[in-house]
Amino acid sequence: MQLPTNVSSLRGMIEVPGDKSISHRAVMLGALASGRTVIDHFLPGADCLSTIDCFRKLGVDIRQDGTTVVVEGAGPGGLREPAAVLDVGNSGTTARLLLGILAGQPFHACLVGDESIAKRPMGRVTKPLREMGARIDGREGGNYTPLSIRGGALRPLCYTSPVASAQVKSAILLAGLFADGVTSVAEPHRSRDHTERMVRLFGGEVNVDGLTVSVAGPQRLRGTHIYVPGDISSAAFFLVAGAIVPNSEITLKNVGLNPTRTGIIDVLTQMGADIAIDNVRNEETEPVGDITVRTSTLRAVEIGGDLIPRLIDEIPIIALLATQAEGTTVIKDASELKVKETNRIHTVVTELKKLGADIEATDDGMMIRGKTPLYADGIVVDSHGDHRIGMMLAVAACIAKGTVRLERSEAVAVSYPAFFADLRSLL
Ligand SMILES: O=C(O)C1=C[C@@H](OP(=O)(O)O)[C@@H](O)[C@H](O)C1
Ligand SMILES: C=C(OP(=O)(O)O)C(=O)O
Repeated sequence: MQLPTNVSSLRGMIEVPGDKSISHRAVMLGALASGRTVIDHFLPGADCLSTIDCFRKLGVDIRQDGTTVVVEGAGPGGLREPAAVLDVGNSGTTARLLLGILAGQPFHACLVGDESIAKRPMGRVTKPLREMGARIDGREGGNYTPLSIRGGALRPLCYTSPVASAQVKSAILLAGLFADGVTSVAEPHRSRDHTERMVRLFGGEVNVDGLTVSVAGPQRLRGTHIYVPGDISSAAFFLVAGAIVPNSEITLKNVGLNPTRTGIIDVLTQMGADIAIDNVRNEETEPVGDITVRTSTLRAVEIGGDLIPRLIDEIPIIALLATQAEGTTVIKDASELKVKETNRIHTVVTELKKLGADIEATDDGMMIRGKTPLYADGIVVDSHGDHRIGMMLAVAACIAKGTVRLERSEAVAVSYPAFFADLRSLL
């Protein structure tokens, strides 16, 4: 796809699609609950559609019409042994959270995904789920897909996770809903807490004590109504576009502002960006607001420590932002980037270098020197099949002179099917 380049301004308003993490969880908890769950502003991206497909194969009646989803909850003991393989597509969240739920079911299931999923470590969830009593086999001792699992009769577990990962935490807590007794997960830094908030919304109980989260099982959940806030990880591409494209002003409506996700706003603020948040309110259990960003003069920052889990998926677009900030931006403590849809340290550095960025990979992150003009004379960039790399490159092209083509642009449909249409609406 030919990308817009040398853009003179981006102006207008966008309502970004529903949050991917929350959309997955709404379907999953809705499937486990007793009674009907209605989900509004659901993200109909490929990853969340994979979650719906897996739960339909587990016997759950789910109707999806655009951004509205109605789940007829299966209730306790209501999921059925699937006759077909469960295909999680490109979605790590589906794979890991689903394994947690399957660990609590007294039947057999097989789980596969695409080429990218086959490279992503599953041992981080299969190991603790085995400790709880699930029988799991798979490639390389159960560290990679394809996996097969037979669950049921779980023991509770007190688990200390070596990584700050909401997928690990959620998989264990979801399994804990089926175990007899208290299951807890401690993590080195706080990861996104959508599972905790949503279990409560479904009438369950979750305790949070510092960095330890626990659930007492077994628990019964009741179907509910959920409005999914706009995804701050999708908004991030336009927050950065608004800050780095000349003469720009972009307003993003109804964006989720859960503090475990707002690291991108902290970074933009520290860099000196012209950004304002209005109309903050609570939608059920998640805070939501409108964000306006204008073209800004930016300075470099250091990003690491407990900020990393709060912006982990935004690091590709933050790397682009840093190319337009005065000074050297250092991103550290971010080794987790190596096990995402692609090795995002490698793909970000390779692709931004093609456009003239002064960027280098480090062991656990990257270093970016700015401010550097980007050029794109007939250059071909590649998403590598990674949605966030594709969207970052489309924003990079906006400030590049020349022409640039994006290979594998269709990857954006994983989290933001209307991304290119929304970008063009601001031109
Ligand atoms: O729980 C979730 O919904 C997610 C958690 C994060 O992954 P990790 O748990 O692997 O950090 C994030 O990168 C992913 O996009 C979604
Ligand atoms: C890492 C991501 O998702 P997942 O782990 O669900 O594939 C992402 O959306 O950037």
